[in-house]
Amino acid sequence: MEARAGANQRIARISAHLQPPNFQEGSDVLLKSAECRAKGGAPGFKVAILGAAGGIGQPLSLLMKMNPLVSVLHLYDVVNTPGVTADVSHMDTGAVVRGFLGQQQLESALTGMDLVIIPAGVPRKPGMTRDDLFKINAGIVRTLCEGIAKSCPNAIVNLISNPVNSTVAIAAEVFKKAGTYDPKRLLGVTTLDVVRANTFVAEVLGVDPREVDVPVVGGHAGVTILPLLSQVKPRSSFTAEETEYLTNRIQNGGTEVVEAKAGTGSATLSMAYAAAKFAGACLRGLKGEAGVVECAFVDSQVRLGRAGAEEVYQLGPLNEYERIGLEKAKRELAGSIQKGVEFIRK
Ligand SMILES: NC(=O)c1ccc[n+]([C@@H]2O[C@H](COP(=O)([O-])OP(=O)(O)OC[C@H]3O[C@@H](n4cnc5c(N)ncnc54)[C@H](O)[C@@H]3O)[C@@H](O)[C@H]2O)c1
Ligand SMILES: O=C(O)C[C@H](O)C(=O)O
Repeated sequence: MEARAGANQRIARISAHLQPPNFQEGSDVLLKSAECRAKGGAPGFKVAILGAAGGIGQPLSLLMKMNPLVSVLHLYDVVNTPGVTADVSHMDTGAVVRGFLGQQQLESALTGMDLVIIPAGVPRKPGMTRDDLFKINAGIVRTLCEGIAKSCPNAIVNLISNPVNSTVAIAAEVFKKAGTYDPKRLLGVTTLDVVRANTFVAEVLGVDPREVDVPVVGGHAGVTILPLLSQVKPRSSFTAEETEYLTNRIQNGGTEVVEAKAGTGSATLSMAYAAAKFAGACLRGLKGEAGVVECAFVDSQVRLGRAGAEEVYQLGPLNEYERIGLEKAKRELAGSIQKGVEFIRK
C-alpha cells in the first residue's frame, strides 16, 4: 500500500467469487469434543479471532458463534482462551469452537482459515490518540500477520487493531514481504464509524437507525473519518449546524466512549457488533451472495476481480464541506500509512 493509494475511496464490494469453504482439520486443539464434532460439522466457513479473550474479542466470539455461516470458530489469544472457549462452546449453535493459547499455537489456530478477524492489541485511555497505540500494536499486528502469511495466506483479513490507519499498511507490508499480498483480502474495519453515523443521523432525523444508511469513507481516526452526509439514504438534507454537529460527533465517537469508560478501555460492545456485522458481510460475499456492499479501509489499488473485494466504489458527488474534509483526511492518512510502511521496511 502506497501512501498515495490508501487515501481515496473506501467502499468495497465483497466478492461473490472467493474460495469456497474448506473443511480441512486443524491440529493441536484444546477441546477434544469439538474435534470430534468438527468431523461431522455443518458446512460453512472457518473463522479465527485473534485477541479473542479481550474486551472486543469475547463478545465478538459470542456473535460469530451465532453466525450460521460459521462452521468452525478458532479463538486465539496470549491469555485466557481456555475459559472463553469453554464458555462460548456451550452455546447451542452450529459452529464448533476451538481455543488456542500463546504464540506456539498460532499456526494451528490459523491453518485452514477462510476469515481471520484481528482485535488483538491495547486500547486507548483518556488523553491518548489512536496513534499513541502504534508502538505496542504495530509489533502485535506484524507477528499475527506473519502467522497468517505462513498458515492461511488466502484468508480474508479483517483488521480492527488501532491505529487502523497504520496497522493496515503494516499488514500489507508483511504480506508483500512474504509474497502473499492481495489487496482484495485485506480490509481495515471501519464499520463502527458507519454504525455510529447511522445512529446519530437517525437521532437527528427522528427515525429508526435501521432505516438509515450513511456512507463513511477515509480512515479510522479524527478527521480521516469522513461521513458523506450528502449521500445519506433515505435522501435527507441537513442544516450547516446539523452537518457540523454530526461530522464532529461521528469523528469523535471513539473518544466519547474512551472518556465515558474513564480509563477502563475503549468501545468493545458496539465494536463487537460492528465487527460481527462486517465479518458477516464478508462471509455472505464468500458464499456468493450478490450485492454485498460495506465501507472499509482498503488499498485503493483494488480493481474488479474474481477473488476478493471485487470493486472499489467511487466516492460519488461530494459537496464543498465534504471536499474540504476529504483533503484534510488524505493529508493525515498519507502520514499514517507511511508510518506503517516504514515500520516494516526499516
Ligand atoms: N477498528 C475499530 O473501530 C476499533 C474499535 C474499538 C477498538 N479498536 C482497537 O481494538 C484493539 C483491542 O481493543 P480491546 O478493547 O478488545 O482491548 P483489550 O485489551 O480488552 O483486548 C485485547 C486482547 O488482545 C490480546 N493480545 C495482546 N497481544 C496479543 C498477541 N500478540 N496475540 C494475540 N492476542 C493478543 C490481549 O491478551 C487481549 O485479550 C485496540 O487496539 C483498540 O484500539 C478498534
Ligand atoms: O476510539 C478508540 O480508541 C477505539 C475505536 O477506534 C473507536 O472508534 O471506538
